[in-house]
Amino acid sequence: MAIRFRLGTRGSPLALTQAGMVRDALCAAHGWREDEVTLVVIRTTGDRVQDRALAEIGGKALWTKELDRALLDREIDAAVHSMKDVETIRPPAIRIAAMLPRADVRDRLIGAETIAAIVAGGTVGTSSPRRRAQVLRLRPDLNVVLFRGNVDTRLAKLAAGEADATLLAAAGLDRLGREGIGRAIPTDVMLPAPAQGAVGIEVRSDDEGAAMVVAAIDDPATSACVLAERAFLAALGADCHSPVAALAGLSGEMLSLRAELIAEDGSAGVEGAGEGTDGSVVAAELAADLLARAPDVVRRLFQP
Ligand SMILES: NCc1[nH]cc(CCC(=O)O)c1CC(=O)O
Repeated sequence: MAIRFRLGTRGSPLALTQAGMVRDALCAAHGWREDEVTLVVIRTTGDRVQDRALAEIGGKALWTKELDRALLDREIDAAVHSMKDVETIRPPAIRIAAMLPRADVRDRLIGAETIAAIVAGGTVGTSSPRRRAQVLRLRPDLNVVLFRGNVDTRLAKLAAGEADATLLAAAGLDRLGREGIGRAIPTDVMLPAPAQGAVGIEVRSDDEGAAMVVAAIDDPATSACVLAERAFLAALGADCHSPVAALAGLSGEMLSLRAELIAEDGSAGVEGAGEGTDGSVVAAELAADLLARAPDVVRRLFQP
């Protein structure tokens, strides 16, 4: 039996599930047997450090640095990522070559029916600056406490009473077989993180063969939307630790983008929307529009 393709992945249950989805899609597209694609598990800084807010660890690329190295050292042919966790600016030697069809983009609330229904003065556990800012914007009376770890760890913390409620991406819960958990929050109440719900595959920029292999499983609409959301982050000089929400949609040729910037304490925010046929132009224009209208406490978070 020959190995045709080596896929690098993190070792969390969600990462392994997503890498398995990519393997299945590759096998279906190319008529390969399952054992012809091998999953290579790579431990990242983000997996090792569980006790601090990720923003505090310092340095970037918490989820990608070790996978990038394995890719550049030719230990793997492609790396599978939750696009939400991939740095805004990628090294020139690596490129995003495909994305699977996007899953449910929404966040789910666990522990209460709605954000409005969380007990007065209650506690919400999250490690996401965006979720923290959005929750405090809607409910300044709530306390937000740090919740880290994988999906199961966070659900265990909630069950242990460390918070009244928590927020998790529907995509992750669904992929882990937890479809029944929590209530989806409509995107007009809480806009998701840029790239939420999308699984991406990266290859070395000089590896045309690998790029062609994975291009066969690309969902062009997902790629167009997620690349526009990432262009919006780039135009702000922002990353996955920034209190930024953005969601693109595609209708024929027309790409629409909605976005929100929020002060980290939820005391202020600015939102807006734009549309056009070139996602990177839509993203740059919306970023400029929001920065121009943002209150000072919000604008100073960004250095475009
Ligand atoms: N930052 C962690 C992370 N990265 C991707 C997902 C879920 C899957 C996805 O959004 O594609 C999660 C967990 C969560 O936010 O609940």
